[in-house]
Amino acid sequence: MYKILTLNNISVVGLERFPRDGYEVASDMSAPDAIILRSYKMHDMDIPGSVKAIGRAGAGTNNIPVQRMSEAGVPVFNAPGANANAVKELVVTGMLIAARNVCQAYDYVRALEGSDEEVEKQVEAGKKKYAGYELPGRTLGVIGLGAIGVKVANAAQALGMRVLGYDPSITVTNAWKLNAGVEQASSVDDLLARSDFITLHVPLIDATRDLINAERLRLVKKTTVLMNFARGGVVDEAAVEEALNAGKLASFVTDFPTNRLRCHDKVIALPHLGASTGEAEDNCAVMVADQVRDYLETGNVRNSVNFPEAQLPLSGGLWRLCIVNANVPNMVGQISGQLGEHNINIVDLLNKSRGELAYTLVDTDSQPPLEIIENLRGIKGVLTVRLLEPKDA
Ligand SMILES: NC(=O)c1ccc[n+]([C@@H]2O[C@H](COP(=O)([O-])OP(=O)(O)OC[C@H]3O[C@@H](n4cnc5c(N)ncnc54)[C@H](O)[C@@H]3O)[C@@H](O)[C@H]2O)c1
Ligand SMILES: O=C(O)CC[C@@H](O)C(=O)O
Repeated sequence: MYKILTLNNISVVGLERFPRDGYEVASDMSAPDAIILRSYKMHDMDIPGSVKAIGRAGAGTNNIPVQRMSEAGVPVFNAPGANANAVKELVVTGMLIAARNVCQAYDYVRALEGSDEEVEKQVEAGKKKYAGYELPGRTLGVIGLGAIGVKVANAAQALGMRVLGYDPSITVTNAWKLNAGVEQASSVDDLLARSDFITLHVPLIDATRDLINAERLRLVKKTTVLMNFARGGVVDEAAVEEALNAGKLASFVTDFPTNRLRCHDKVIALPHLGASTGEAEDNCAVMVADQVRDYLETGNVRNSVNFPEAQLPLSGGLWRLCIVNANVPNMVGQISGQLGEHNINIVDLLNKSRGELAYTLVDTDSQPPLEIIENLRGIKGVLTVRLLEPKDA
């Protein structure tokens, strides 16, 4: 029986991927085998040694101590692209409500008083204050052309906008998905200077912290709308406040409200709603549950942010060793040496690496005795060893 601890509300559709006869799923339990979460901040959490995998039902993993998990030999999975459409739709919403002054107009109407006739008069008299502009012909700058950025860029183009993109590490797959008309900006600064709307779709990592800062905000046009649906830390909010107050930036749409800006007249702040659609929540939960289950039951790795992809079909009747080790010479030699010494035949073997970490799957046609497991654990550089029993044994 595997135990899955949930740290946030996870879509039932996803949790149902864990069959009841093999899994216990709860929001409070001891010694879990895996943890599934959304935005719960795990950095200060005492993570039990029993945890073999962590699944983020979403894209960003900055709330998870990924480096610490790598050092402990624990894969962290996420759900790339599973909520991208939801975020795209909210970004388009953000552009439209900013361009048409929807929030200010909404507040105006709700504050009106008097009879219907008086309200109508105030409506017609007041509306000129909220006149906006249309999107075709305007330029959208997209920083980060991953799962979300590509969808946003293509959607904006379909709305008649000119689109600039910047992503020095764009993948070939994402480059293929991008509409032909999307132009490549030569730098962040180039993109900022030419855009009417700027939207950020990068992960929060050291290189992107305060990506939009005072210096960069000096480059933008005073009519520009800045949108942040990535993470709060990607934007220096003090600098944004200064630019808004000085009339150097038209408005700021953010999914990450803070006390500094959430009530500012030129700010539209939403409660981290980007991925909050039933569809996205289901997609993320299903994707990550399947990946965690696959890892627990077969050792295979799909969509991990710290482990290499590793997929070796598991045939019936075989034992499988799943070994997480340092990416250094002679690891496979030492592993197969141990098995050879005990006359255990290797039927199949896969060794993959990513950065400082390597992962080895070894299938055998007889059961490796406990002594081998202990010896493997004793090899310098080996982080974890799991033995999976044959399913039909
Ligand atoms: N508001 C929300 O609810 C919500 C929902 C989903 C994702 N997010 C955030 O959006 C981020 C992006 O999500 P995604 O699914 O598109 O991820 P992704 O991994 O598919 O794409 C991220 C892209 O950013 C690029 N990038 C990294 N550093 C860059 C830099 N310095 N300059 C330009 N590009 C850079 C990468 O090359 C990659 O193509 C997530 O990490 C998460 O923080 C927010
Ligand atoms: O789980 C959520 O609601 C937010 C997820 C989002 O921030 C992500 O990074 O995928």
